[in-house]
Amino acid sequence: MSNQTQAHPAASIREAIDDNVVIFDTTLRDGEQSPGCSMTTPEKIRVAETLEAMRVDVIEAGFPIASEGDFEAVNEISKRIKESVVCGLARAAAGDIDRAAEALKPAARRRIHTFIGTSPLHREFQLQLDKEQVHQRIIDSVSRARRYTDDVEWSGMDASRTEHDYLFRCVETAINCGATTINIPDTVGYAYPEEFADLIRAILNNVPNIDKAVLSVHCHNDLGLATANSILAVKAGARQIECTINGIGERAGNTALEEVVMAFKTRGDLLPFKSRIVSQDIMKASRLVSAITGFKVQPNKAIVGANAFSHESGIHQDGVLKNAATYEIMKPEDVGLIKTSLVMGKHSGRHAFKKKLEELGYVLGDNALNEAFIRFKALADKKKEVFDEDIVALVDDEIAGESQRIRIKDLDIVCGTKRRPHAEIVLEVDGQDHVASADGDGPVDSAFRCVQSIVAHKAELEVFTINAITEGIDAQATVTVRLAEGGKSVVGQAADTDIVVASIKAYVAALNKLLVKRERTAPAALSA
Ligand SMILES: CC(=O)SCCNC(=O)CCNC(=O)[C@H](O)C(C)(C)COP(=O)(O)OP(=O)(O)OC[C@H]1O[C@@H](n2cnc3c(N)ncnc32)[C@H](O)[C@@H]1OP(=O)(O)O
Ligand SMILES: CC(C)C(=O)C(=O)O
Repeated sequence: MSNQTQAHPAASIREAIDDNVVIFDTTLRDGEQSPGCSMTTPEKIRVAETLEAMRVDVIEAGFPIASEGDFEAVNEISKRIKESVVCGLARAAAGDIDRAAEALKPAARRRIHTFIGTSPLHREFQLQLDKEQVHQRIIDSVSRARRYTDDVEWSGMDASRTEHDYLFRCVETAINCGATTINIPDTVGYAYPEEFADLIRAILNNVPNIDKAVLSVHCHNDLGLATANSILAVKAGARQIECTINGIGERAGNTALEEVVMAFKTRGDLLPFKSRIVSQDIMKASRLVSAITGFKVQPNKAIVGANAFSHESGIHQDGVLKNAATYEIMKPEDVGLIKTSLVMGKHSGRHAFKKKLEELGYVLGDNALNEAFIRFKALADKKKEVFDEDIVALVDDEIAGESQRIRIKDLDIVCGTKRRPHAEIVLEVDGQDHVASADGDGPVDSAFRCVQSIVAHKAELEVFTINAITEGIDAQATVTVRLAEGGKSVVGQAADTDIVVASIKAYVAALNKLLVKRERTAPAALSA
């Protein structure tokens, strides 16, 4: 067994620690334990590189004994990560520790994290070992891990439900055997913030050699208290938080990295603690982890949810436009968002509507604004969310007025599983009827081809979306079509219970607006 010693990061962290909190990210280990969250090695490498760039202190890259894939991931991450400590998990078992050491060998800074259940439930039912036997396993495992690295973390699994005297003894032993980080997990998310803080204080007051280690916490979110427990633990003297991006992890998940980092940043008045995390990278990391795991972030999730910096209510939007601090405690830029998003809906007011129009390039006079606002409210009553396209269409309608040079007179579409979709259309263009027929890849495509053969144009179809205004199989569908030609774009919208009919109507509506725009810039005859 080789004895790989290295400059000990925990020691330097401890010296410089004061009010600095070590951020230990376990997205790739505990996070991956969320059912359905498994990641491949290349995906784990991408996450690890993102964590390193955001200056995570310790990256728990996996549990090398668990599988060949986990071993490979820890090993590959160890080869690539230079700035963060790379950590591998191991049970209190020689094979686990040796495997973790092997996987971590290439790491510039490596940590072995070994753990064992200390609570009566875990001792008696899972491990079927008594107190003395568990204690002996701590001696064996921490001593073995120290043969490979100076940076050893020991965790008492289910520490929050362990008899205090026994936990103090286990912690003291782990430190005597060379553990430099002592982690106190609330494995089942049972702890209550004040109680958990008391436990941390009790450890600091009752373990004689505790000054030789960094005290860490690892909280689960079963009662939604993981962040609160972690923060109160830090107030009580812990200086490492174990956490994950988006709070993913076993069952209800772990403490969310973004929550503790932003809590320290936002409430420095009460929480004078710092992390090294580049908070501007938070959204990037959140989106990456969500995309890789397929775990969507709930819209109202603190810090990284889609609504965390969005405002829909008129009064809030008005306040934010006048001074963002009225309804925002953090700056969106601080978590890597470009700006606050104004979500337009039925609760929005005139100020926000005007601002949105300006963002979309429209400056309307008071009357036009009022009229557009009334129509916007009517639409918002029918739709859950009014998108930018809806607003563009609404204002363009106003601009295009009654101009309808193209009208649909008849539409006949045949489609099914046995034949290629076919459409026949009669369009009235400037008072004259034109007939066209065409096959297409689908009913909408065949009808669009008919229209284009009558109204020749080179406009590009930039957007084609279908939304349901009402629910059920008789739902009214709104189709939005955006066409772009020579730097100008127009949006046509139409609603119908038949999606194909709504699509053709929207397409023709967009073409009518395009003709108005063409005439305004260079009056020309319609090529039909
Ligand atoms: C709280 C936590 O998050 S702990 C980490 C949980 N993560 C995981 O379990 C994911 C990876 N796990 C695995 O791939 C597998 O469970 C392995 C490879 C670790 C073990 O697989 P197996 O050998 O098939 O055992 P299995 O998972 O069925 O049972 C766990 C065994 O480990 C023992 N064990 C559990 N924790 C520890 C520990 N910290 N130290 C020593 N032994 C332990 C159990 O008592 C049980 O032993 P037994 O077989 O003698 O009854
Ligand atoms: C291995 C330990 C730290 C753990 O994940 C837990 O107890 O939840």
